[in-house]
Amino acid sequence: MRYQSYFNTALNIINAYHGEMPLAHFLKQYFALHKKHGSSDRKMITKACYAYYRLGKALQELNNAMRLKVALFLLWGHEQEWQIVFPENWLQQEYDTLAKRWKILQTAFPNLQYTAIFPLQSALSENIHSTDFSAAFLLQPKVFLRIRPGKENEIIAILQQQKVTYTQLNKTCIALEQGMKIENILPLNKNCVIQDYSSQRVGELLQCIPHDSKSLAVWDCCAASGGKSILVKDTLNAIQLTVSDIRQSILHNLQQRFAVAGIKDYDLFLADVSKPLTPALKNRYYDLIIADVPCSGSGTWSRTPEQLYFFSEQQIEEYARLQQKIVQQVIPQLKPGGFLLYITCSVFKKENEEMVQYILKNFPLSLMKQQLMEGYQMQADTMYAALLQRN
Ligand SMILES: C[S@@+](CC[C@H](N)C(=O)[O-])C[C@H]1O[C@@H](n2cnc3c(N)ncnc32)[C@H](O)[C@@H]1O
Repeated sequence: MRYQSYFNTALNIINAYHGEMPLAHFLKQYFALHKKHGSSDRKMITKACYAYYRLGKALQELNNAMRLKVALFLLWGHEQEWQIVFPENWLQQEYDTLAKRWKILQTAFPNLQYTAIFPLQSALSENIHSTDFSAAFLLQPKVFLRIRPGKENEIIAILQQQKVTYTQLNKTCIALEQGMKIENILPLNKNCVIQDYSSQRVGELLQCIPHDSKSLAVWDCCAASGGKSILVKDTLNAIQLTVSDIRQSILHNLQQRFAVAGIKDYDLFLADVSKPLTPALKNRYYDLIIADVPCSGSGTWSRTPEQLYFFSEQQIEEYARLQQKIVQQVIPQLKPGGFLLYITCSVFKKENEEMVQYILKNFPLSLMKQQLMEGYQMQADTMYAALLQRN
């Protein structure tokens, strides 16, 4: 009966949640108010809620209770304990794999199609395989580590010593299972950083920038807590780094992270770069500007599937307008021959290829390389990056 009770609680939460804040915050508030749930209860209820949103926009014609059963059967039907909540007829054939459970449900609900999970197919960037991309929402993404230069042997030795289950994707990228507390095993930021596989692959575009002995002036204009800044430091090494963001709190996190990462000499300022820069900032010119712009985040929605469920198409346009404003302000700060690295974690062409077209049409820049990082193929985020050079 415990699992029936988890089901009922998850259903109450889903009925009360309307996407007003991240699901993780909503659950935290709920559990703070309902202290009777112990840690394993919280884990199971959370798992059920996330399963519901992983279905995205599929089967919205069902009531929430039936939709939650469908989601739980698909994602966790192989776990004996949940069987109490499923209709008998779903359990009459073999259902040990996701593919078998999908087939059983398709017989019951012919509208269940992978592309119904993510219906904005025509808005997707080129080369995204729509079925694979939609199907990936049913899998929990992995956590990825990037090993910092020269620390490879040390990190691998710790992982082996501590008997951590991991997959090594390349010399510096490690995939871990979701939910493991890696910060208890490895000192993060010093010798390795948590960074999604696709985000790490942005380094491939940085490699295209000629960097001999000359130190490059780099501005990470939407730096957040500095993930790309640490990557650029580790990739190009000799740089004079400037970081900025619109949020003070995130710059505070960046300062703490940089201190651990051993990054000392850098400039930092708070700025809304969608608005005209101050005269002092207008006097600064850079060899490389990293614009990891605010975006729909649609490439990361398998980590936050509630966003997939609540997102409306008109928001894409709003993000694209903000992105245009940001590039308008920062591009004039490029030195002649300088590079703009434009990055999103979006899967929408309006935020990706069409933004690059906008830049090429309106500014004296040439496209060096653009790349879609198809993280959905490997339980990672999907990202887009384009490297442009000022003529
Ligand atoms: C995608 S995140 C950057 C992630 C970061 N580069 C990293 O690798 O961890 C986008 C950042 O842009 C910031 N931002 C949003 N609007 C902005 C604006 N108008 N001016 C400057 N920063 C902005 C957000 O606060 C957020 O931290």
